[in-house]
Amino acid sequence: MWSLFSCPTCLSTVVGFVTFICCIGYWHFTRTFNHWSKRGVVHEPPKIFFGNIKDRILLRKSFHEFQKETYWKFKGVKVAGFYEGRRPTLIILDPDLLKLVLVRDSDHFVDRPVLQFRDSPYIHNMILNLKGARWKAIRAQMTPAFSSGKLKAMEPLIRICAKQLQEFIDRTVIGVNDGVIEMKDMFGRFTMDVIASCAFGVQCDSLQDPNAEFIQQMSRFGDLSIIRRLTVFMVLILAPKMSRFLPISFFNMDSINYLAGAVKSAKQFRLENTSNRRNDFLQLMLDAELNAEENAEKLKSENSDVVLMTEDIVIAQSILFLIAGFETSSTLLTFASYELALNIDVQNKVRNEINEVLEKHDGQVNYQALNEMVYLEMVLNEALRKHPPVARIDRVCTKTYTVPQTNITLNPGDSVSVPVIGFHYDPDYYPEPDKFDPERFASDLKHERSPYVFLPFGAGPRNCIGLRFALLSTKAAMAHLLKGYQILPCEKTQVPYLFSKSSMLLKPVDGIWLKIEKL
Ligand code: HEM
Repeated sequence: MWSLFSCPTCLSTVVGFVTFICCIGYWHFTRTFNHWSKRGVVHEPPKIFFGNIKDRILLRKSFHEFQKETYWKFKGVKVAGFYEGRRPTLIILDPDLLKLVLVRDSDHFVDRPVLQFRDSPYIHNMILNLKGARWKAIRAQMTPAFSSGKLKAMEPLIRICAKQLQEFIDRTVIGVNDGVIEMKDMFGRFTMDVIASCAFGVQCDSLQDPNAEFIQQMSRFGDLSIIRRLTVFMVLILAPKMSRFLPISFFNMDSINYLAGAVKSAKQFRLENTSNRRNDFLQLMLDAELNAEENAEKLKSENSDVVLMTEDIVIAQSILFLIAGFETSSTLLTFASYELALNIDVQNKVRNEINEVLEKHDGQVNYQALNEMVYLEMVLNEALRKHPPVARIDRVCTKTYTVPQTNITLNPGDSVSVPVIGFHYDPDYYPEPDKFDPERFASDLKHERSPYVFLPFGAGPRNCIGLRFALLSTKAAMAHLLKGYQILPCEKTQVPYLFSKSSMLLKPVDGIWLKIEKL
């Protein structure tokens, strides 16, 4: 019987071929590994396939813990080099330099590094993922949706949801299970109702009906099978350029399609009922779609870039608002409640402020009253400092840039990253960083620090477009909650809590369980 070992020529050909492939593979996966040493940038030696992110790829550490550790590894230098797989990334650790990259020289860093799979036009068209002139044109058309006037007009819609939150607590929490509830689930329902109502007038009733399809779909949004998750990871690390040929996605496409269907029905309803005009985000987008040609002429005459608003673009932004606002805002509410339960003195102080302000406003939690709740905003900011839903922000260099005060030159395509959570826990900026102390955000203390060491919403022209909407809706929820209830720790409250290692966002493994008592 023939065997490879009985034919020395065949054997040496096979061995030679395998060796050749291994050498090519080794060269491919390590050829970028001298990137930082050549430029004299401080960095850790990378490992083949993993670069410097082995602990993340093997899910040994959560994303947040990993970013914090990365910051501490390089603390003391202004910039450091890092490898994600074989991709070099420059980490920025100096607030003054951050101001230059994110704000002053932001025209050199317009884009985010995004993997574009061959998945859905809705995902490609989200402003989160858009690049260059296209991003700028769409962002400019969306910005008016978040003006003070628009926010003021939305506040009554938020108030309805906040009242439903109170009813939900009375009906399903107080007197049931001794008042114990998982906060993320409850606030997820509130946030979903708020965004769906304010953004496109959809009543998704997730507080009224625990099994409402909307919330079920949203909770499945990030569900990916292990195989799919691994594939995405491998493509990211080994061959990111292949992504555009692969029909896979970071997201659950059933949920995306369901949400697209909901926006289309809302749009259809608006077109058929023109007398029922709502002053919300969807209307603004629809007006831009209907007046696309006219807007294009105007933009051309102003020498601005022209991107026509199409149905796909409108739907993409609507879905993005749900996704971007849902996890982040409900996480903020969850951790603000967690800290208030563990710091009863702070809880009492913020409740006193709420009661004092409401007395001046006939007990009404309205737009003006919320603006006057200064300490409540300090509490939310301190919760965002300790528990930032997004632990890191990223940019891609789009025009050659020499990093000031260094001889490092970044070329188009090079990545830059900011370990947000590292700044938030640096005792040089926040003494006793593990302590929950809203006074850090009192105006005098706040002004003693660089604004670039507090980045829960990012910074510069590519920062979070929903920042003011997020603060308004979370303040409304907190004001309604704290005026009528006390939040307390219970047996199921974990201190400290364990981070989920599989999520990129801040997620406690077993949720955040607290007890709510009526006052
Ligand atoms: C507590 C709540 C929130 C947090 C912590 C948060 C955080 C962030 C962060 C860190 C970024 C990236 C910023 C950067 O790269 O500099 C971002 C981008 C974004 N956020 Fe938020 N966000 C929140 C709520 C919202 C809400 C409620 C909406 C929409 C209604 C929203 C919509 C967006 C969008 C569209 C972007 C992409 C902006 C662009 O690329 O131009 N976010 N957010």
